Amino acid sequence: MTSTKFTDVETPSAFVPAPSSPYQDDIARYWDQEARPVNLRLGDVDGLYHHHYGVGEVDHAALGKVGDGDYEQRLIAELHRLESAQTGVLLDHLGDIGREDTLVDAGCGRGGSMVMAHQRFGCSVEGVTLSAKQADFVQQRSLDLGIEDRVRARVCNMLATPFESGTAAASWNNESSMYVDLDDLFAEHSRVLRTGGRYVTITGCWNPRYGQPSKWVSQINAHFECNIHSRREYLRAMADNRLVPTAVVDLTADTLPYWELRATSSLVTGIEEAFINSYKDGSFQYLLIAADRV
Ligand SMILES: C[S@@+](CC[C@H](N)C(=O)[O-])C[C@H]1O[C@@H](n2cnc3c(N)ncnc32)[C@H](O)[C@@H]1O
Ligand SMILES: CC(C)=CCC/C(C)=C/COP(=O)(O)OP(=O)(O)O
Ligand SMILES: [Mg+2]
Repeated sequence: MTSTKFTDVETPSAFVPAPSSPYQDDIARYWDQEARPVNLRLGDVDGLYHHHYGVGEVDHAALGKVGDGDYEQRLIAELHRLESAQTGVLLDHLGDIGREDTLVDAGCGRGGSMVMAHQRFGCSVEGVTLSAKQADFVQQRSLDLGIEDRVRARVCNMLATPFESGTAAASWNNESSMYVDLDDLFAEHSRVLRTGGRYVTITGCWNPRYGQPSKWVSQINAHFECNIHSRREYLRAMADNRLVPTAVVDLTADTLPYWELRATSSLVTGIEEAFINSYKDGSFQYLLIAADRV
């Protein structure tokens, strides 16, 4: 498939930034400056740009052997396939979505999940991100695909969105809930979702069975300037905000092949060891939680 390469695109912001805290200013700056090859080169494979990790078994037949011609390109394609498969799992949990529905992506990044949701359901998708660079990127990508009236992103705090109450059929956080207070976050999803609507998150969370955040979890927090919550905090904050879990899926074993493959690539960022060790020692879990707005 041919697609525009967005690695170097610069377009003016289409949206007015929302008021923010000093922490949110830092996070906006972080994502405005982010240009890691592990994200851009994977996105360049088919034009779906993700800022999340992968799930599923490695396809060793497609990958071939180290040293075979084009091995590095096939490795990139395989990591990207696993990241898109992760979005596929999230979309599987959104329930019945129709063309007339509107979905909300809270912390939408460069919009890969939004485009996939639109392609699967034909619905509209509204994304919010703190980063003007990311919102522009989504806008440009939507224009390129001719879906700019259906897939849109704006610079906005996910804790205070402009969406009308009770209007969204579904909403999600794909690896973006570790930047906010969970009570505030779920109060906002609960406001925006219609009764009977579905909320889904895929997230890394620390495991209360381990006791406290491990050194690996602390390392991940420092690396991304985020604040990983515990599994217990997620379930408690959902219960307090009219979000009743329909599924809690432990994806930890499913994400390890992605990390072990990524650790062998030339695109490593240095955080691979922390993810692999914390998933293996049980201190950290990769979870999907789906909930009904009641
Ligand atoms: C790790 S990226 C995930 C991007 C996307 N969900 C994906 O799967 O590709 C985290 C995203 O959360 C966004 N974010 C963090 N805090 C936010 C907030 N308070 N309001 C809106 N977006 C926020 C960042 O701007 C960034 O786009
Ligand atoms: C599961 C957890 C704790 C996620 C933290 C949030 C985060 C930064 C996700 C991946 O972003 P990315 O795709 O930009 O990261 P990388 O550059 O490492 O691929
Ligand atoms: Mg990435």
